[in-house]
Amino acid sequence: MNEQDYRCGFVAIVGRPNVGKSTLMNHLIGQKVSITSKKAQTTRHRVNGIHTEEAAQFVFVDTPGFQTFHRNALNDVLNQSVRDTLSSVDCVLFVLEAKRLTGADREVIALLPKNVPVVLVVNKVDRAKDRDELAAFIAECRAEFPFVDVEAVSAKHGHRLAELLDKVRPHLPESPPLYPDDMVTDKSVRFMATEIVREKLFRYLGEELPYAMNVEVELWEEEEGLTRIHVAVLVDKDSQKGILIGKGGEKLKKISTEARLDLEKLLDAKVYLKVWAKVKSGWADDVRFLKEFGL
Ligand SMILES: Nc1nc2c(ncn2[C@@H]2O[C@H](COP(=O)(O)OP(=O)(O)OP(=O)(O)O)[C@@H](O)[C@H]2O)c(=O)[nH]1
Repeated sequence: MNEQDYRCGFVAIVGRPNVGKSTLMNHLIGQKVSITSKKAQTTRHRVNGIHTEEAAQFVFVDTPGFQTFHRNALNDVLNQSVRDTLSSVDCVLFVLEAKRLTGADREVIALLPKNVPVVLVVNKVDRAKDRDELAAFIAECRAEFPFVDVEAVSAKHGHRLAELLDKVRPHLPESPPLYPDDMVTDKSVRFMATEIVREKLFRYLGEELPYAMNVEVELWEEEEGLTRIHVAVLVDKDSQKGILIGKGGEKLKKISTEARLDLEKLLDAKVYLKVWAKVKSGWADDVRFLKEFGL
């Protein structure tokens, strides 16, 4: 292939919380780099996922959902991050749930850039089998914004994702690949470790609590055949610490066991993992503190 014909560019995935953006990216690149959960707003960091083909490289930028509730300093940072991402990419994928166009979706539509091609991705079509209804829904969405194209997919089942890539490819600029062809993310394993622990927090704690927590690697030591990792979970209050630990330490034990198993798979090594709770009062409203974490 002629090197001049190669395409490579940045693609942002946006949408309100819980529409399936992380699931979509994980499937597009064939590996878990972004955490998913049934609860909204689990994606706090921008994660680049890379999909490389013979003639093109797609660099996906997974943005946090546009948050309309839980107003605090953290969410202001998240919302600004959505705007910044959209102004700096070659193509935007706007993700919606089939047959659900909500006020929160419209708030994200209002943020879509006018100078970057936006492809409408109607996700979760496995839940919307009626073709006529789906076509009517797509027409309703297209009336809201001048999308350059549309694809109806199921991110969870990997349905029509190749067709989606076909629609994005022409919008990538001609450029040599930016990353080696076997690289799927530019995030470090340390970062991936914190994402894995966060995913377990969302799985085992109530609806609200994990939003008030952050996760930090305090120790990472590689010995022969064993990686020793200490992770602190920062919480706002003593009461939250109690909930995290659970009766007789049961909950924290479950979280750390599951996280350890995932980490062993990721690192392909035996892992000793210690997860502990640390109280940092009012951290979610302290922007200076957030900046220390690179947020
Ligand atoms: N039925 C069905 N469920 C899906 C599909 N794609 C994603 N989901 C589910 O939708 C939920 C939310 O998915 P995520 O990928 O975490 O959503 P997100 O948009 O990244 O969420 P935030 O990080 O909160 O912005 C999860 O329970 C997924 O399993 C799909 O194609 N069909």
